[in-house]
Amino acid sequence: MEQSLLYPVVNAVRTDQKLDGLWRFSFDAVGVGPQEGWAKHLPKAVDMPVPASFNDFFTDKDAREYTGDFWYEKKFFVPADYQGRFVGLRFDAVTHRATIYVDGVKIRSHEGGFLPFVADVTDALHYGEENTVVVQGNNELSREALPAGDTITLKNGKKMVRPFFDFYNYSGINRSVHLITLPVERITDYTTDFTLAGADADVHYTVTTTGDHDVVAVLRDADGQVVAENTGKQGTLHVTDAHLWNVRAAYLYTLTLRITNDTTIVDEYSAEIGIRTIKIVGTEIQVNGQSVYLKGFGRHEDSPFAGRAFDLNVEKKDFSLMQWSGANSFRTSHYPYDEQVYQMADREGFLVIDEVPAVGFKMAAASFLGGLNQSFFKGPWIKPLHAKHLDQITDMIKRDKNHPSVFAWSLLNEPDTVTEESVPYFKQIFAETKDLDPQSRPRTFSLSEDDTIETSKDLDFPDIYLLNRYPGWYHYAGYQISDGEAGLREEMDKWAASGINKPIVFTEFGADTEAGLHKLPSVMWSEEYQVEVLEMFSRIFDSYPFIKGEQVWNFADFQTVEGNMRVNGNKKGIFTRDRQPKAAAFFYHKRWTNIPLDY
Ligand SMILES: CCCN1C[C@@H](O)[C@H](O)[C@@H](C(=O)O)C1
Repeated sequence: MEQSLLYPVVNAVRTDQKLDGLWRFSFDAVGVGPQEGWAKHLPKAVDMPVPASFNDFFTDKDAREYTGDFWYEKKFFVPADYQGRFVGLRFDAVTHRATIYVDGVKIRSHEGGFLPFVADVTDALHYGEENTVVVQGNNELSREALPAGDTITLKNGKKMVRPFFDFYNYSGINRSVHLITLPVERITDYTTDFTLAGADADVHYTVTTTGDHDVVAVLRDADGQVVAENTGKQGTLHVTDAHLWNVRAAYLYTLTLRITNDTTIVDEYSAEIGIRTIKIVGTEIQVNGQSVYLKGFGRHEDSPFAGRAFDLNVEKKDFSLMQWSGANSFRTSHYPYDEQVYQMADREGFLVIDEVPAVGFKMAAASFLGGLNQSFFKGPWIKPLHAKHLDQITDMIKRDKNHPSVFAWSLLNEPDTVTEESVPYFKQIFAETKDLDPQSRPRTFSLSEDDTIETSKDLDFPDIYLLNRYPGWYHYAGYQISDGEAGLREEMDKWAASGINKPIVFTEFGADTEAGLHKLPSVMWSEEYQVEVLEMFSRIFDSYPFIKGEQVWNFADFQTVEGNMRVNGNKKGIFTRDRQPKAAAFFYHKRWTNIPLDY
């Protein structure tokens, strides 16, 4: 668990210099790096952009599919006047694990390819000189790490991953690297929670610091006017006539936290916050006491050239297309996204289901790739896996807890929930994560087709049911789609008869579609057929009042492993990988722009 995951800011007492750009890069297939001194300097290397996945820059398959250790190196100058401050290297994400060295000195390691970590380099740097940072990365998969999979060794000695998940194992320094300096006595975390009272609101806050000086909290409105302030490391800021943050009607205040020593500012941290409440009331998802219906997408951080890297240009385009489609939400399938995504969602008033990469916790997925057929939760890998799973949930909530856009935490995607062995695992993880979120937002996980109201042993745990269903594609497809609709209606009738009093959100449904393929009458893979499948789901969503959301799979075509069920990736996108609309995009533009928020 990280001490501080505050997003870097620049002000009178904090600095943030991005080290993005070209780094030196080398594979280490035989693992000689450590003993050959690569921690100090890479003997031979190629230029590699950061942030970026390294995979798609290569033209030879050994390099693109490379599995094992890889090394990055960057020289950076450290001004003399940084001495006496906390100096850190913040990696927004290195996939899947990393060890950090400065001038040959090992600083720390980190496990988890989709969450940030800070290497404290304060005592390792040479101030007033050029320094060298080296990153030893590794992208192997295993059943005791997130996301789950296997790493095999081919007869030619080369390693290869076998993911238990359907997205390409893009690897590298996928997000920005920051050289940050902070005051020694500093703010390391803060929490916010809200209560509404008529037109007014109370902002309950706590602040964690490294010292004993008190904290002043100041809240400003969007015009920069102070609306409330309070002294104390915890307290309440009362806002008269509060302007609430609402779905697709965002309003952001700025919370400024300041440590003062008489007249001097010791540390200061400001962030945008949205005053809103999230509650599950029966089968309703309520924002500020109003029921909302989710319209949107399962997504991936995925684009040509840089793979899984965060690209602000792609993100801006994606939000523009989501707004055009009439969407109001998305799930960060199947891993926490770059912090800037949540900042954009805060500003655009989107609701986000924030998901950890607990994907592939189902041997069926492995068998889909030729794995074993046993209960995933019975394996010897469960104990080490649980520790990493809890660590990554903890850091995801610590990092994202103050975003108004985040309304639910997805703790797993499609785990095995039909075996008795799954129950103790779920019981433990839900108990351990119960109090991590000061706002007590809903915790959930997605249920696959195998995990129904009749077969799942773990239905007591989630606060919302997320259903992934594929009639019309993986079964009852083509001309048989009418049986698929009948079958799903039967399942929904059983949910209705069960008396289960929680909302259902469909977080996956769809059909692979080759853009530009047209057929009358339709056939599978044609744009016309994708629309027919989505029309079928829409009829069902419109038939059951406890269905409170539809997030189609997927926003855009995305890269996966190669296989006889993938045509250069997954083609269930409503948009192509280069973000051009298929017929389904116009279907949703029409459907969602005519569905009211409280549908
Ligand atoms: C196996 C069903 C789960 N779902 C997971 C998602 O990551 C995949 O991309 C999607 C699909 O097969 O399109 C299926």
